[in-house]
Amino acid sequence: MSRENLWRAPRAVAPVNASVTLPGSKSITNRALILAALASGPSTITGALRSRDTDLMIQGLRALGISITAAPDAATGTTLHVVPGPMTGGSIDCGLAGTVMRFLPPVAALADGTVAVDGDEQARTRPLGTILEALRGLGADIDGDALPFTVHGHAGLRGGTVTIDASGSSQFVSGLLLSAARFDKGVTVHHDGASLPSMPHIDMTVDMLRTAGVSVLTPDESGIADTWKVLPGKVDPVDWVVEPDLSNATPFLAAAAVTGGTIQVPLWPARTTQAGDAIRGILSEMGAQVRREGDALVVSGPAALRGIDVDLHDIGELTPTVAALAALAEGPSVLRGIAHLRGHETDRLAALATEINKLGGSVTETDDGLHVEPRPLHGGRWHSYADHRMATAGAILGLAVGDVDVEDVGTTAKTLPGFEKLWAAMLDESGSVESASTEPGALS
Ligand SMILES: O=C(O)C1=C[C@@H](OP(=O)(O)O)[C@@H](O)[C@H](O)C1
Ligand SMILES: C=C(OP(=O)(O)O)C(=O)O
Repeated sequence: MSRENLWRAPRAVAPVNASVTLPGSKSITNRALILAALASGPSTITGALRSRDTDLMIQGLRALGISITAAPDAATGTTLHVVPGPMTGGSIDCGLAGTVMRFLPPVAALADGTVAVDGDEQARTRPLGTILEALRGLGADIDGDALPFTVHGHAGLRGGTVTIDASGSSQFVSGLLLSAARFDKGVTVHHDGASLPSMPHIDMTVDMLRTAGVSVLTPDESGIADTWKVLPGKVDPVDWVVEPDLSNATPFLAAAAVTGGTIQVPLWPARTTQAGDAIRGILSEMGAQVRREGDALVVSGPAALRGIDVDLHDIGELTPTVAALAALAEGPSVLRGIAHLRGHETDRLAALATEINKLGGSVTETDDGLHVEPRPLHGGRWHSYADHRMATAGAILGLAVGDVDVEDVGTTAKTLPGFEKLWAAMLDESGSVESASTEPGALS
């Protein structure tokens, strides 16, 4: 790894106090794009996230013939205008985006033509066969079980009932539900397997489908466990307004937690299905003060963080932030319920254990999580494994430890382009950065 690709994570020499405004949610933006593409008329998406994952979704839908134009919006960043139309064949690049590789194949099955789908080399090992097999069971014509694969779209799909094991990713369920109103028979998806992760993300799918006028029955409503039903029908056009990305807010809130400072995140929604909202409870349990002031969430860090025993099954994408916090806590932590993280951008359990231990930590992988013992940490090189949340976890550790060189910090562009600038702006506003710590590579 060249010296140029290392980013010296700034060390905080004083508590970090700042207000940080986050761009839009990846999960909401990519769901809104799918629903807008399948709608019966034009939609807008205000406050849309522009990042690698959302741009790949935009390009993928454009390749199928959907018109998507972006207009800068002074208040919210970007407004997307989506005009649906007849869909044809094309080529789709999923990059490393779970939402693209699991949400687009059902849309491709509705196109009239051949759709070739590929992604990053590293994406080829992410779980995918489950949704392709499910689509075949619903009438789709698909060659392949992993990236790259080909969908032979026939301008429609029968739909019906399908049983899948979605314990590897909630996105298998979300992907089927998002397109299902456009299947002839809609869909009934039954999950049969070990427990289903990331339930708030499925709730987000259901919520957004309902906003678009789609009829959905959840397990609670139908009385059938682990079963979701979408009725066939129209998808209404919607003027979507995207919430800030609360999972991307977590490293910034962690900056307050690990330095005894105060971070404020404006426009924190009062009600949300975003998994990132759960950071409030986690930070409180670790000893931080968490409160609302107007529309903002405000977190003030304690003198010392407590360890935590937490089941992250529903909120797995917060694990890298929570592991970094745990490594800096004064007591041991147990993070559980997250075996499925081995199929995320990288094997996050292995990556976190390896990288924290390289800095002097004591992290042990378990079958379904991590045990973290407190240890004094030192600087060193932090590998990102092309995982945006590994890079931001390195930034959190670097704040408290110093001399942490994050390799490929640009990988944060997956969901938060310009992360380093936002991080630096937070520290500039606070005046708590150590200027001598900005040159990378001293320990490399
Ligand atoms: O549907 C979504 O937007 C997501 C669902 C979750 O995936 P898994 O269920 O695969 O963990 C989450 O981790 C991912 O970041 C986004
Ligand atoms: C797991 C994640 O992403 P993806 O949507 O690629 O699954 C994540 O962002 O933490």
